[in-house]
Amino acid sequence: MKQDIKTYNVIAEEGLALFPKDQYRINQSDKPTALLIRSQDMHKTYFGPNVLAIARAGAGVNNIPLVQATSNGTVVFNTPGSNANAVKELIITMLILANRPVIKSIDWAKKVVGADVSLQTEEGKNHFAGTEIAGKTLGVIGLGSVGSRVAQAAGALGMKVIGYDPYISVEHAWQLSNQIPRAEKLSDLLPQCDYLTIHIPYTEKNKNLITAEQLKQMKSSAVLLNYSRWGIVNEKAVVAALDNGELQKYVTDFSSNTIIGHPKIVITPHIGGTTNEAEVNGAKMAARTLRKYLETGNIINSVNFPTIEMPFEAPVRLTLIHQNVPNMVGRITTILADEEINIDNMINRSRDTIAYTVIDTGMIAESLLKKIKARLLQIPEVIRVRALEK
Ligand SMILES: NC(=O)C1=CN([C@@H]2O[C@H](COP(=O)(O)OP(=O)(O)OC[C@H]3O[C@@H](n4cnc5c(N)ncnc54)[C@H](O)[C@@H]3O)[C@@H](O)[C@H]2O)C=CC1
Ligand SMILES: O=C(O)C(=O)COP(=O)(O)O
Repeated sequence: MKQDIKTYNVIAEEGLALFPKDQYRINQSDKPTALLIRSQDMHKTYFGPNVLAIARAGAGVNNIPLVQATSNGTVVFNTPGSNANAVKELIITMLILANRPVIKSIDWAKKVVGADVSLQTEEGKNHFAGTEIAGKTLGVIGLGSVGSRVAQAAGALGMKVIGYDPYISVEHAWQLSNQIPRAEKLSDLLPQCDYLTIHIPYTEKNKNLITAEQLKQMKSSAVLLNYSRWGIVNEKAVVAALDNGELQKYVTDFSSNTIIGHPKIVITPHIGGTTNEAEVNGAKMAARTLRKYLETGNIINSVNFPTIEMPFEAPVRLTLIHQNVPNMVGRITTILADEEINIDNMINRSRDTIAYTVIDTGMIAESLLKKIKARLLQIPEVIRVRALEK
């Protein structure tokens, strides 16, 4: 039977093309097996417990109710790094635009006409003097896929870069040049920055990370960039700091009625990851991750389930999502032993409250498989059982 994938937002065709037509149908059913989305607000979009997986083509997953998904047994994936270069390039652009009136000068140049156009432009250009980013200090909060790339690129352009990420992964730490010092505390970083850019996920903990208290520690000439998420920076505090001359400029990808029209605020319409390359990368990664999970039960790049990669070589694979409580493996294997099923291979991993068990076996007749699934589902802590045949 074909599996139904439902998409939300613009998903690149190159990604959708990775779902073979003889196995998958795209956007043809209201009861999909899996969803492929970008920024769709899943807090406000109904998805039932029958949805096996949600793949977010992109980084941020604050648009997905993760607690609900996890308790339903819905695996949520993202596509780490798929759009990081796109964000990096936009940040470099905005760092330059913040103190170089390029856009105003282009608008002005369009209006300069006449026989003496070159004379007029030469005379008028003095109104469009800017400052350079080389030699200035850039603080980077969050040294993950985006932040580490921004730090490297800004360093290559001659900026003095200081990073701050108490939770940096080993992989990203390796990618960072040892020329880039790291601040121990946010309060050590803030007073040093001419520019401060934020690249962290929106979580309860990161909400209002930058508010009046932090803004007061910054230079009044500093420029603050927020291409992470609305809510990480307290907008009311930013507007007050700008109005009181305590901050020079706020540049963000997230518009809101609190900031629209403010003369010291520059807003782009959430285009950090909006390049052809990033959209294709994200859609392809999401499609591959989804197919891997749906076809083999293996999990990579999940934000709510453990990673499991066990080669699918046996004729039958049982996958069980269950609560992370003692003696689950014992109870599961007792049922299999009771039905005289020999286990070829098995793996069990947990993440917070949830656990995932994958069991490979020899051939099992259809009727017995049905019976085993039903028995496994009778264990109260078991949320979902799938039987995959090779
Ligand atoms: N404007 C746009 O279109 C885009 C926005 N984003 C946003 O940027 C965020 C980061 O993206 P990636 O770099 O790809 O994610 P990532 O997961 O690779 O990196 C996030 C980094 O932030 C660090 N971190 C978390 N909390 C922190 C804190 N309080 N202080 C300092 N560091 C902290 C983590 O340790 C991690 O290294 C996403 O979660 C998303 O919200 C990402 C891509 C596009
Ligand atoms: O990847 C992210 O976190 C982004 O913010 C990009 O969002 P988008 O896929 O462009 O709606």
